[in-house]
Amino acid sequence: MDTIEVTSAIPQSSDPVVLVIGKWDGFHKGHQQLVDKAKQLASYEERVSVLGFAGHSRPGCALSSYEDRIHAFKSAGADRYYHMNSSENQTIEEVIENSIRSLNIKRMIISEDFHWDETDMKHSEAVEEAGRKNDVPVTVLPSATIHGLTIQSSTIRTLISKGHMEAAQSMLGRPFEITGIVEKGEQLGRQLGFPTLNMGDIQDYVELRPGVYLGIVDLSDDSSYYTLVSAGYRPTVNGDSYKVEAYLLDFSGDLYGRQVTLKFFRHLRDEVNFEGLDALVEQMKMDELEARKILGITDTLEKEKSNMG
Ligand SMILES: Cc1cc2nc3c(=O)[nH]c(=O)nc-3n(C[C@H](O)[C@H](O)[C@H](O)COP(=O)(O)O)c2cc1C
Ligand SMILES: Nc1ncnc2c1ncn2[C@@H]1O[C@H](COP(=O)(O)OP(=O)(O)O)[C@@H](O)[C@H]1O
Repeated sequence: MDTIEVTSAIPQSSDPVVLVIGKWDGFHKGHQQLVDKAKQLASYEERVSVLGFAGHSRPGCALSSYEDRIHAFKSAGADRYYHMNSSENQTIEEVIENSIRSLNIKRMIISEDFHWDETDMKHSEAVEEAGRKNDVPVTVLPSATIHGLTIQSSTIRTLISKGHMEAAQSMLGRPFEITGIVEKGEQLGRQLGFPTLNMGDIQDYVELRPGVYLGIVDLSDDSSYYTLVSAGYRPTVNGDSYKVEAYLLDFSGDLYGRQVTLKFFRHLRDEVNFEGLDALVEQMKMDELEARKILGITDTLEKEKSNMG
């Protein structure tokens, strides 16, 4: 898949394309349906191109990074991604007119609940109108729903900020995940018997409800480990900022500087301000027991050891 960074005008291209338009934060099930529809409607010679925009979600509130998006489009089978870097001061009408001038668009696809800005306007109608004026057919897909609820990035952000990870997962079609680089912390974790990798470079992602989560960590060498995650402010150790840390079960090794992806399955409990480190450690041990019970790995290691012996 090609990625084209658009700083001013979209570069001219005569390739026939089906253009899918969206904001794409999180690439949830509704987004997947849009790209699937484009693939279904594109004829053999037409390419599926995705148009997306930077700067439309508030910093620190995103479900996905730029790299996550590219990865999602690639997996979904898109041929090209146009990433518009400076569209904030344009109207959706201008964006569409410019795209039609630069590209050989055979069809446009958009969700009925596409919102260009914070207003309640149905901007899919503006895209339909631009299509009519320029003889480009427009397919407007009804919003995807679950349990009667519209699947929207803003709803998923709210679910995550309240710790409803299973509901978020049902809308995303996969667990919520963040990718970052392991950075150094105060190195207290190992003294407590619970080393925790600290996720760096995650400032763009939405903050989770402060608490302890069950998840999985994918390491950059393709191995994965179940993990307990602490996301929050660590009041017990007078933490001063939001941090995401992961204690990998049954793992030892040096992960500093490595890129890792953390997938969140379930919120286990809220963050507590313990009176001291002993109480924190006691609770961490209980968290680990609970995690092992949920995962069914209470005695896996013991069994493996006895098999080897
Ligand atoms: C399973 C688990 C549960 C945790 N629960 C809490 C908590 O309830 N309250 C809190 O202040 N910190 C909690 N933490 C964060 C610890 O305070 C933090 O991991 C510890 O200070 C070590 O930090 P370091 O990795 O920077 O050395 C938890 C961490 C883990 C791994
Ligand atoms: N089971 C494990 N889970 C997480 N990190 C581990 C584990 N075993 C070893 N480590 C290593 O230890 C580091 C975390 O130890 P910790 O004492 O909490 O230091 P820091 O405060 O710098 O994160 C991780 O970054 C990783 O390199």
